[in-house]
Amino acid sequence: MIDIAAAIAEHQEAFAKISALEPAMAAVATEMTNTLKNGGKVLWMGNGGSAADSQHLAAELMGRFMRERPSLASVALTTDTSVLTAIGNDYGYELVFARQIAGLCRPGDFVVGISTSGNSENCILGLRKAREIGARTAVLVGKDGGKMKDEADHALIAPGPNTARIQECHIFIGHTICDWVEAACMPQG
Ligand SMILES: O=C(CO)[C@@H](O)[C@H](O)[C@H](O)[C@H](O)COP(=O)(O)O
Ligand SMILES: [Zn+2]
Repeated sequence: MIDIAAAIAEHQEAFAKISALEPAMAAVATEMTNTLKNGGKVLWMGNGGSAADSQHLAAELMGRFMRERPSLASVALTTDTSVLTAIGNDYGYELVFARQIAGLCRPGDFVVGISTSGNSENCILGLRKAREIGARTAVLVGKDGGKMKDEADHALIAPGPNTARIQECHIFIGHTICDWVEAACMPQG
């Protein structure tokens, strides 16, 4: 039997420590807002649960989070099975994001890599390609931040060693950043 009370306590402990990330969250939200106001776009990438987070957060911007407003340009690089399988099959799985970034990313865009370990090779190569192009970058990572913490302009490291708790922190951080960006991008009435 798993201990549900222990899982709840662990979740609360992780969230209690998120306050330390507040300045970094504000910095990412500010840069993302500037990207969108300047006609750029926000790209997201990750594997497994982090692929789901990428799609979820891109949808908050492209669609609507809490406010009625024009669409904000954002794409998850995790959704097109033809693109993912073609690149994976022909070039290797480690290039599934870098190759899409090479085709879609422009200077001034903003690229977010999400990974609990911070060590997913496809995200690392995606971040390198983004920076080569002149995009700004952030990572949502966990544990010790892994290699990805050193591959981006901003590193948001969710506290604790547990993958599930890290993912719960990531979606909270992502939602809060989207809330900020949406508010900042509201047309002035
Ligand atoms: O959602 C989960 C575990 O909660 C899994 O699908 C998990 O995301 C996958 O194992 C990923 O491949 C892990 O990659 P990463 O977070 O270390 O980059
Ligand atoms: Zn999961």
